[in-house]
Amino acid sequence: MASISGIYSSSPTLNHKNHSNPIRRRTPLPSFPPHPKPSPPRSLAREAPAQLSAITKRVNAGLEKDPRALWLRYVEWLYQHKELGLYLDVSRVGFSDEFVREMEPQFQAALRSMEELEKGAIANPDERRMVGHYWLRDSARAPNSFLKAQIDKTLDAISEFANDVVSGKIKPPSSPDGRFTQILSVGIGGSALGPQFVAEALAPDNPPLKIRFIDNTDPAGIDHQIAQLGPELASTLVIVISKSGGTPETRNGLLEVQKAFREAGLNFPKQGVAITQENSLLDNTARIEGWLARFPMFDWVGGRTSEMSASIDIKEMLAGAALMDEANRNTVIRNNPAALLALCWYWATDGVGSKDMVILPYKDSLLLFSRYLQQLVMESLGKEFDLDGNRVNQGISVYGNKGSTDQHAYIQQLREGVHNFFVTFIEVLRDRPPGHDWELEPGVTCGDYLFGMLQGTRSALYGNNRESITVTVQEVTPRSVGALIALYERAVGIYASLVNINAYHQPGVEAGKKAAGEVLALQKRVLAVLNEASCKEPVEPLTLEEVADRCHAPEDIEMIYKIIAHMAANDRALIAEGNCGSPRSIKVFLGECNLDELYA
Ligand SMILES: O=P(O)(O)OC[C@H]1O[C@H](O)[C@H](O)[C@@H](O)[C@@H]1O
Repeated sequence: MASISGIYSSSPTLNHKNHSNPIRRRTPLPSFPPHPKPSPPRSLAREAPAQLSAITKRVNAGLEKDPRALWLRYVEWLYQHKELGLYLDVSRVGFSDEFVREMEPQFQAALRSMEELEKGAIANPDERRMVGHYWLRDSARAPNSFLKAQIDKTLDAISEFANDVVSGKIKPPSSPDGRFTQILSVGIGGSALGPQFVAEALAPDNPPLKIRFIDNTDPAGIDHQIAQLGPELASTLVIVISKSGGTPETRNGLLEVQKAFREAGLNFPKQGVAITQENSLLDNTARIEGWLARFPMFDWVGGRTSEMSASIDIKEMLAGAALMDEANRNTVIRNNPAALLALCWYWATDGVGSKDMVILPYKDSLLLFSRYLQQLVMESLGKEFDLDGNRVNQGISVYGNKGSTDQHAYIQQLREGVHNFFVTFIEVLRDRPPGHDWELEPGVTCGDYLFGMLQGTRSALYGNNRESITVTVQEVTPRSVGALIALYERAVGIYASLVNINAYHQPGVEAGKKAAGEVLALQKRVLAVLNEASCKEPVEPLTLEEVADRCHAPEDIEMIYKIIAHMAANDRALIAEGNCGSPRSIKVFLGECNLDELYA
């Protein structure tokens, strides 16, 4: 108890005793933030004098620390969406009215580009693609009737399929009780994070089908998921999700699952569902093999904004997202929650990502929201070049788990340590379903503690000049989760326009994928060289230098060493003599010679 009351009283900003005359104390404000900001980068100074002056003024701006003035600021800026029961509080972010005025033209331009995007403009110029995730929740906004029909048809088909699976109309072929009991979702990135977040947030305590995920190419992780299913593999619906239909991690997951089906004597196609673009590799495989169902993903929906393409209770989520989208079309910044968020991000990070975004949901079921936002924000905003080709190295880092758990982990640093972040609290007003609450001490419930922790942390951080935003929802429901996703999707879009980058492609991810492909190609060459030497009489063990020379890749010797060490650790018919800690001592050959391959 002592520590709880400590938190309540730790905020100088809310403790009237600290201020002799709170109402009149309007000017002698400590500057907020207290340290001078680093100068904006040169390109910004050169290209946007208005922004520069806003940032300079911001350095000198003080935020009201007087509790009454703070309350007025809270009331003045509080955004409420009545129908969604959603609130956005930006009062603990220190932007000045002048900053908002100076940003106004940029915001109007950003809102106009969002309008164009919704009308079907090529908003992803590098990939020459439209960006249509907003149409998924309001198909009437799709730019033509063909796209509208595609969206409506898919939504109906998914709903019907989900109902038939849950009701038992669609059955697994060899399950004893005749119903699907588990879902195994195979996918990565945007094809995993959204479903994971939504499942964690919305699944009831005893769902008709339990869901588990394979979202990596880690064989031990895949084995673990399959082992946990045990005999229930026979009643598992396997949903393979990949927009491109060619992502190697997802393909590997599928191949591993298919192997497990074969070993259990089960017929995979009767339990397999593919969610992918029409005519992708995955789609074609599913069609040829006659999988149970196939649902389309659309070219104009990016992976990280595809959460609304397939999900249980999708209609309510879509309704929440559609309401939020509507609010986000408002051209008055303070009445547009996504614009308000983007404004806070711009202010807090100087429009150059100088601070990290810490997401703290005070609700266990929202644990994965920060992980979901990590992809949405960092993959969208983390760009080397702006739309005019200038090198800008943009982005905002995102991390966070959940409150109050994080109170016992890293909040110490947030309050007192390096000041390189701003916080977003996600508050859920309803603690428990009605009728289940009880007071664990007089007048106080378990949920009151959680509430106290959130408010206390917000005040304690603010008391030390750490800015925060608070998003409040009444309950975690499909509707509010849909609204939260839509709020952040749009804020990312607006922010991207403000800083003039393409939020809808991910060229940086491709570099790593290409490099991974090159490593695997090199491994094949290494194996061919070793096979040739191992087919000699007597067998010719090779040093790493010799392997590298014969692969015509002397510059890749370090990678060859790593490939050999990895294969040796995994009992791969490869014999390495010497000590892995002294790479020069290693001599390597294969335990068996493959003549077919040698003469292929
Ligand atoms: O859905 P897929 O095509 O399999 O893509 C899965 C993921 O692949 C890449 O890593 C992209 O950067 C992500 O944006 C995408 O979500």
